[in-house]
Amino acid sequence: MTYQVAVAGASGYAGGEVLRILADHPQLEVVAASAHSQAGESITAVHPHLTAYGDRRFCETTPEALSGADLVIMTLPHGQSAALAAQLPADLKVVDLGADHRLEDAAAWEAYYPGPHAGAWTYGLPELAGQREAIAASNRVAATGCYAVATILALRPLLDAGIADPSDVVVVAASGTSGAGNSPKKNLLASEVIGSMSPYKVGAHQHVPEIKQATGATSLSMTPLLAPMPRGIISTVTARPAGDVTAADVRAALSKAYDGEHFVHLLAEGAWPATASTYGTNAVQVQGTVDRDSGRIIVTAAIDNLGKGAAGQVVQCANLMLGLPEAAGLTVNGVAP
Ligand SMILES: NC(=O)C1=CN([C@@H]2O[C@H](COP(=O)(O)OP(=O)(O)OC[C@H]3O[C@@H](n4cnc5c(N)ncnc54)[C@H](OP(=O)(O)O)[C@@H]3O)[C@@H](O)[C@H]2O)C=CC1
Ligand SMILES: CC(=O)N[C@@H](CCC(=O)OP(=O)(O)O)C(=O)O
Repeated sequence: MTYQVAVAGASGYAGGEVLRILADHPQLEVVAASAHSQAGESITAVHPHLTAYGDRRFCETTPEALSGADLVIMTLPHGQSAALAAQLPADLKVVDLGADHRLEDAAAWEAYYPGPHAGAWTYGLPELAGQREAIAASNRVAATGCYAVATILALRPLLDAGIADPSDVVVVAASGTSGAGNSPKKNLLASEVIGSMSPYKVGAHQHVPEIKQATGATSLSMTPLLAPMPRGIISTVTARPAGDVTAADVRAALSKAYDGEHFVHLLAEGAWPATASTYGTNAVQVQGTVDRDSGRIIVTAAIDNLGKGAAGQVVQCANLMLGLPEAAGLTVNGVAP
């Protein structure tokens, strides 16, 4: 059985990666790929690596263009998906990669995003307890923020196991530049990014409430860094231990959470995650230990921000919503070097 998918915002980085994954998906077919300023443009002119799309062109992002599909994937700027989704038939399945429907708490939304709170949909992270089933039963799923995926998957097992203090969590995470989208931005000029790393949105990143919501952390400091690479996120979480906690306890918590998970891999002892190993995949690498000096728990997770951080997780959710094998069309094997 083949299902038809419409991709809204397909001229962007995340939408382009959705098109790439769907071009080789065994049971999903792209029936509409929409754009905004680039509507009418040929897909391969915008995404020259997507030769499978031949002479197809982007359509306008309208409810009419999307409604004929079995499922709509939205990769639109924050604030654009809620109004569009509200104009789609209620029984049409939608996965939204934007932030519009991730947060349950209106006050948290208003603290970090412009515009009114649109209300929460089912949170699209299948590896969280109970979420796989909830996603499969939902018509509307809010996919996860890119830093949030890596950070939640690193932190949640520690809090579930009761070995970390939820009121003392520190996150330092670096992202490749594609995390900022493909429209020109002053601080993303190659001459300013190449050969340099710097923090941004210091003390005020919009993924903090999302991470707290999904993990139960009560206080969390996060410092994002812009890394001079096109793709990849590496998030290092440290937390005050709740009692005596050993490195073996940390690895046991991660192992309990992820043994049997297809996309999340606890690395062998002593091996640490690398963004390069996740390039082009839906894989997550995790590792943990205890800091020799401070005793704090340390867990690092690496993903491809356009893979498990964006398009990969969206296709994973779409597979679940349509009753397909969860990993259909997705890979855990990257490219190297
Ligand atoms: N990049 C990433 O790693 C991740 C991104 N996300 C989220 O996914 C969404 C897309 O991100 P990304 O692909 O990076 O962004 P891009 O800027 O690369 O792409 C944005 C897309 O939205 C379209 N668009 C722009 N303005 C409007 C508008 N007013 N109405 C309708 N469509 C519009 C653009 O069309 P056109 O080009 O034709 O103008 C383009 O297709 C964002 O919400 C982002 O936060 C989430 C996780 C990770
Ligand atoms: C490098 C860079 O700028 N990254 C973006 C990633 C945001 C993202 O894509 O996720 P959301 O959909 O939750 O906004 C940022 O830090 O805001």
